[in-house]
Amino acid sequence: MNEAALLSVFEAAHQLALKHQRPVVAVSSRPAPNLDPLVLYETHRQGFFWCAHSPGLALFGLGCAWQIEATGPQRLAEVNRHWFALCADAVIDGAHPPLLLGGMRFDTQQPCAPHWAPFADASFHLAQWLLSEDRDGRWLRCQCVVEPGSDPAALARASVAAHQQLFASPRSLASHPEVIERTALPAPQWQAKVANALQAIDSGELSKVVLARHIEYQLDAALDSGAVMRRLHERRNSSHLFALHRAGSCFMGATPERLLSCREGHLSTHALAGSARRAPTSEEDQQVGAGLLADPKELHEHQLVVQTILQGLSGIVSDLQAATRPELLKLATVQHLSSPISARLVEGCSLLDGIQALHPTPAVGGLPAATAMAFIRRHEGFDRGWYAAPVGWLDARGNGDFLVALRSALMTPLHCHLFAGCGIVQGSRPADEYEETQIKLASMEQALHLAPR
Ligand SMILES: C=C(O[C@H]1C=CC=C(C(=O)O)[C@@H]1O)C(=O)O
Repeated sequence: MNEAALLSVFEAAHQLALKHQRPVVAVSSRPAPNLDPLVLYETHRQGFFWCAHSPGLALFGLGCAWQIEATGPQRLAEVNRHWFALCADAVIDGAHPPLLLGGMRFDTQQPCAPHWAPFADASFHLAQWLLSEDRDGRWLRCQCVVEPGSDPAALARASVAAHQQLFASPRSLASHPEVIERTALPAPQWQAKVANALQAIDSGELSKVVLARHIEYQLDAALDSGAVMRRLHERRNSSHLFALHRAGSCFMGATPERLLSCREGHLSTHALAGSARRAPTSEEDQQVGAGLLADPKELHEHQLVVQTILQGLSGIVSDLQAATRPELLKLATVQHLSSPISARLVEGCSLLDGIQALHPTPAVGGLPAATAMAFIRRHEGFDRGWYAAPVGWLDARGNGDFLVALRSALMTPLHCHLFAGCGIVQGSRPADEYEETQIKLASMEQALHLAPR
């Protein structure tokens, strides 16, 4: 990237910042055919990595040019306001608008566990350097926020210096970490929680609740998040990959669930609930899949999610359409029922309004939503943090994509936390639900290479 070209973009933004007396975003993009988002993430093990399909997009963001954090249940509305105010006078050199990356806590009312402390209620970054790869090729964006008191020349110099960092060689990490201790609620105790949920369902208090498990590994050295992501990428099947770093910790996952994506006002999502294992032979696997498609308990659990997504979106969209029957979504260790849903955003509404309307869907919370959230807070016994919450990106044109952060792990320097849950409805059996969490945990455990000593 050329310092003089950046300087002219930053100077134009500075003029606007002075005129309006507020910060202005500047972005400049160039083709970068020789850079690969996954290779850069493996090298740096920092920032933000993203690899989603349909539509296919990979991102790697390094450095933070601007941070938007917000707390409380209205955090998304605050992020939305802040972002679009920042982008109102954006100076865009090239075809690519500024793009914000981040995520949020599952539940702002749950007290925050110390290991989740670096992950705010909602936390989004404008990466200083952002590499994207999609059907239009690979593009590198330099993103910057210019304030009335900024020195555009100093900002251009700092951006060029940070650009050199992109090409730094990988830091070596200690060899493979050993597990010192694995802590998890024993199966009978977790199954007792499921039995408790079933009682609440029988009494009519709830019709569905998603209960999750938390497994904590204490390690003798840090995990290499780049190598873990490489392994997730090799076996990603129908999963979308993400990794976000905050203060020495990394939250990463390979999730099958998209919460909502928006392209030029067109929204797409799917209801995802109802699960079965993958079988070793294709014949047996087809039988398991056919059984899942015909299982009344799984179909009921799934249908509750379809109906709730349709209701949630109805106030902010037109042309709302859902598949009439679910299809199978096959992952490495598990297969799910999935029903595609599409709609158009109405004028004046944004993608984050859609996220606010949908989160938490009954695929991760339950029904009625508030009762299920209260049940989870009271009975689950750990802080979900960003697990099962939306993570994603949003650009200055209102396009964006958010996933539900399932099949995920939080890596702190000497600990690793894994999460997996399942929907409990009438007819659920505690032992089967436990088994389901085991197969959901398996892909992340395999990628982490965590084996007890
Ligand atoms: C809550 C999780 O999965 C959800 C998504 C798909 C299928 C689910 C199920 O069948 O129970 C869950 O609702 C998880 O993976 O931690």
